[in-house]
Formats: sequence, C-alpha cells, structure tokens
Amino acid sequence: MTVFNQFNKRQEAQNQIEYSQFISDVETGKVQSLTIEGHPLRGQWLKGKRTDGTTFATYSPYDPQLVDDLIKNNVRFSAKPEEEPSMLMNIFISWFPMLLLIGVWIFFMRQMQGGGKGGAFSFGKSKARLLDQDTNTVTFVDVAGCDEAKEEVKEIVDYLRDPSKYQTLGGRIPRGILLCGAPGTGKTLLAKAIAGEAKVPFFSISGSDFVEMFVGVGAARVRDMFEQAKKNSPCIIFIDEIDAVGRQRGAGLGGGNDEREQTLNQLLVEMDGFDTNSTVIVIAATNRPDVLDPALQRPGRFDRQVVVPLPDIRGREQILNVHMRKVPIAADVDGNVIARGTPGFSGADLANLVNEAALFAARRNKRLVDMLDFEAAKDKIMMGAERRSMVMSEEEKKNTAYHESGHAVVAKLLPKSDPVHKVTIIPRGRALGVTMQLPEQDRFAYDRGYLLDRIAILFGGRIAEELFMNQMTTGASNDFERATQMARDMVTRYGMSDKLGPMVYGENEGEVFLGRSITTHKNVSEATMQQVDSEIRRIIDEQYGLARRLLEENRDKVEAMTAALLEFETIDAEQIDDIMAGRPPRPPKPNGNVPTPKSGDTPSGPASAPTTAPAQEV
Ligand SMILES: Nc1ncnc2c1ncn2[C@@H]1O[C@H](COP(=O)(O)OP(=O)(O)OP(=O)(O)O)[C@@H](O)[C@H]1O
Ligand SMILES: [Zn+2]
Repeated sequence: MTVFNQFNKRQEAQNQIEYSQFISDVETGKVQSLTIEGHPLRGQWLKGKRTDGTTFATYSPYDPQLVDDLIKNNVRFSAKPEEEPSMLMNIFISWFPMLLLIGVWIFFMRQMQGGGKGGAFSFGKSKARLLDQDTNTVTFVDVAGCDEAKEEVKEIVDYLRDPSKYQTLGGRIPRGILLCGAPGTGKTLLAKAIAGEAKVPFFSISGSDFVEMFVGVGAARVRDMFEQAKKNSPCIIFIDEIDAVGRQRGAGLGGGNDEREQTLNQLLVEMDGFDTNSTVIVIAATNRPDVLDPALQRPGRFDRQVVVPLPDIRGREQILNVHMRKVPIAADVDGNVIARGTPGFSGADLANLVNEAALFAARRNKRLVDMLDFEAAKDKIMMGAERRSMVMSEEEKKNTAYHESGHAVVAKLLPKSDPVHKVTIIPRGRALGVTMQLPEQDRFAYDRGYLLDRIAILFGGRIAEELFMNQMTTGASNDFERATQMARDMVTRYGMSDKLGPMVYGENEGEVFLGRSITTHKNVSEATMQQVDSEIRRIIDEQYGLARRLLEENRDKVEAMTAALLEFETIDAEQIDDIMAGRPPRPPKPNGNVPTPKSGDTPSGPASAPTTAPAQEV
C-alpha cells in the first residue's frame, strides 16, 4: 500500500481513478493512450469523452488481460521500467534473507574469535592480551606473603632490565618458568609483578584459549603469539592454566587429541626456536604440575619451577595489609587476628574477604570498615551466605539446634579436635545449621587421633537428633558421607589401620583420565577388600559408640546449648565455654551477629568457598 500512496502523492496533479473505472473506460473507447510503468499506469482520455481533464493515472493489479483489452480497443500504449526507488526496494527485499544469513554468519565467526577483537576471519591470530609497561602498575609490593617465590624470580627481573650484563658473561638464564600453586595464590599477580618491576610488556593468554575445535588453529595462535612477542622483546609471555594444552600427550580420551597435541608441539618448537640471546621470557602457571607433559620441563623449556604456596599466618597478614590499604579501615581492625582466623585462605580469598567486609560496612552505612564487618564477611565466605529468608518450622529449628549442639558438644569434649568457633542455626549456603571449628595454627598434616575425633564429631549431629527428638532426618546424610570417606581414607590411603598396615589399597578413581594414573593397586584380592571393609566398619562403629556415650553422659550440656541456640540463633566460642562449664551463657555481643540485609537479599558477590580451608564445619 505504501507504494500506492507514494505514487498517489507524486501524481496528485492528475486524476487518480480506480482500475475498474479505467477498464470500463478502455472498453467504452474513452482511452486514447497509455504508459505502463509496472503497476502504475498513466494515460490520456480521448478529447471530449471525459470533461474532467485529459490525463489520468491508476494502479493496476497483476492483470494478464490488460494488453489484450488495450489492443482490442485500439489504445496506443507503451511500457517503461518501473520507477527507480521501488526497484531498489524490490532488490533489497529479495536479497534481504540472504543478507541476513551472511550477517548472522559473520556474527558467529566473530563470536568464535572471542568477541572479534582481532576482526572476523582471524583464526590464526593469538588472543593474547597485551599489558604494556606504562599501564602495568603491579610491582613486588603488591604481592605479599610469598617471599621465597619472589626471591626466586628476582633474577629474571634483573635479566630483563639489562640483558647484556648476563649475555656477556655467558650465563644461561631460564627461558621458561613454571609457577605452581593452588588457585588464587597469586601466580598471575606474581608474573605481572615481574613485568612491572622490569618495565617490559606483558602478554597474557590462557591455555584454554589455544584449545579450538579446528585442527591447526591452536598451533597457528601459538606461532602468532611468539612472533608478536619477539617484535616486542624484551617482554614476558604469560600462559595461565598451561595444563589445558600441556597435558601429557597421548593421554586424551580415545587415544589423544590431535589439535591439542599439535598446539603443544608448536609450543615446544617455539621455545626451542628462541636464539640464546632472545629476551622473551615465558612464564606459565598451573595447579597441576603432575599432569604436564614431561617434554615441557626439559632444559631450555620450562626448566625452572617456582612454587607459589598457600600463605601461612604471617603471609596472610601481609596480604591483608596489601588489600586493606585500598579501603578505609577502622582502628579496631587487627590484621593479625583476622589472619589467625583464616587458615587455608588463599590470596584471592583474602582479597575477597576485604571486599566483602567493605560491602557489609557500606550496607550498614558506615564510613569505616570495622572488625564486625570482617567477622561477618569471614562467616559468609567460610559458611556460605546466610539464608534468613528460608522459612523453617519450629520443629525443624529445634531439630537443627539439637543436631548442631550434638556436633559442638562432642567437639568440645574430644581432646584432639579443633576449637569450636561458632555454632549457628541460621541456614547458610546449603546447610540448615553450621558448627564451625577453627584450628589454632595452620595444619599441614593430620594425625590419626585427630581424624578419629572428626569422625565422632560428624556423628554427633545425628545421634543428638535420635536421643533428644527421637527421630532421624536426612540433614545428616552429608555428615555420614564425610565420616565414611574419612574412615575409608584412613584405611586405604593413609595406612592408619593396625590390621592392614601402612599400604595403599586400590580405588584411586578420578585420576585415570589424566593418563598418568597415579599407581593404582587394582590387584587387591577379594579377601583383602573384605578386610578393608571390615576395618572401615570397625572405625565407624567405634567412633559412633564414642560420640553416643559422650552425648548420653552430657545431656544437660546438649539441652543448655540447644536452648541457647533457639534463643540467640548464633552462639560464639565464649558462650559455648559458659555452657560447657555449666554456667548460663553470657548475652551475645551487641551487634555481634550478622545483620539481616533488607528484604532477604543475599549480599552480593558469589560466596566462593575457600580453596583448601581446613576450617571444619558440620
Ligand atoms: N600473594 C598475594 N598478595 C596479594 N594479593 C594476592 C596474592 N595472591 C592473590 N592475591 C589476590 O587475588 C587475586 C587473584 O590472584 P591471581 O589471579 O594472581 O591468582 P592465581 O594463582 O593466578 O589464580 P588462578 O590459579 O585461579 O589463576 C589477585 O588479583 C590479588 O588481588
Ligand atoms: Zn551435621
């Protein structure tokens, strides 16, 4: 219709008539001549036949009879191609689906290239991100708590600053450095700091960026990345998660992955191809050095390993200080106390802790971040976000209170267990309630007595439900799983059973697909397996019996703790001490509990579980 309207406007000086009118004019011999321009028709009437002017215009439908009619009635007619704009329009309309398809295709190609930073069709281009020396402000000051690792890489900084000094002396500087350590320990940060200290460009890429579905693409990317780096030398290439490409060859499922192996080969070739004077240092990071292809660690490649460990208590305090510089901190905040309460936290966990604390402070409209905020943030990270919005019936609450009291009372009575830090019946994460224990110092190994005590503590929850509520709930199933696993590990992995002795027995599932499966002893006889099972059974029965006896002998403590939990919802170490000493628990610290965020909104930011925190919760 729009076409017609446009036509209408252009021809408004003429007489616009209906097509049916026009046909009848033709048939009654009133039309003298006609010009056909596609659908629009323009013509002249015979003089004297129509009084209202001489020219007219109309719009024809597709009418195969038109020409016949015109000839029959002696109308002179000619034809012209349709007017330009509508022709373009037609072309566009007929090509539109095609253009759309092409557009969609280009879009997907760009997506595959990672947002199209390198433009479409850049398959072989590396996706390395460049941080140049002027924008990189990270230095060793920003990396805290891993002095040994820093010490080890100082030499590299020295070399990058003045390569000629080393070259004239003929010393061989390692070309590749492998940073090994748990996630979040600051490997990326350390690599950046090396570049920042040496004031050289920093190319970073993740091993998984090389892994593509098309064979040869990864290898081309590796080649491209090294070319770029050589142009910018001296510089650093940082490959995060190198295990994604560097897995031992021939270890993939179904006998190896061609693409990944080609990529790895290319990486090896490039590292060999540096001439001895090249000043490109390749730093790779992994938390699984054990699965890497041995070829990667030959001399001339990643021949130097630097371990970046989880920070110890002093390290944690230093890392906290680094991050607390960035937020306004109240005078009561003591980094040492926080460090003591966060065993097993990585650098990233600690950075997250400071950030969460700042968020809690902001939510409470405070100008400074104080110790209560840190306490709340720590609880959130360790135990998961509070879910106060979850509705629990009185019965469920009571059951949870007995359950957690059961854990806590057993924990308090057993000599080797970690101190109980806090007990709560506010649902957190996926748990209905939490009993949290914190070790006094960092633990690097567990002894047998400690593990046995832990098994008893795990059973304490369910036993209390049985004794005091005379019921069993599913809430304890996770406790049982963990207790059973712990007993199994004691027998089969740690060699802690007198009967079976110090030997590792079978079942190291989960590691097999990595190719170099850790020595498994599948050749265990049926009889031995039965012995293993009965040993596990014995440990479990003994610890269950122990926990039950302790709870039966201390019914008053369990009752008192349950009452306190129902009253305060969360009780701290001091209140627990009061209860265990038979005193009424002191009132909770003012504002000591985590505030309820408005309308049940969970505090923002994912509650990342600390990587290896040995803090125990049940
Ligand atoms: N030693 C540290 N000193 C100060 N901050 C640290 C330290 N370790 C980690 N962080 C903080 O944690 C963040 C994440 O660390 P980073 O990415 O370097 O860890 P990573 O070991 O590379 O982890 P992943 O293995 O997960 O890649 C850093 O940006 C920093 O804020
Ligand atoms: Zn439990």
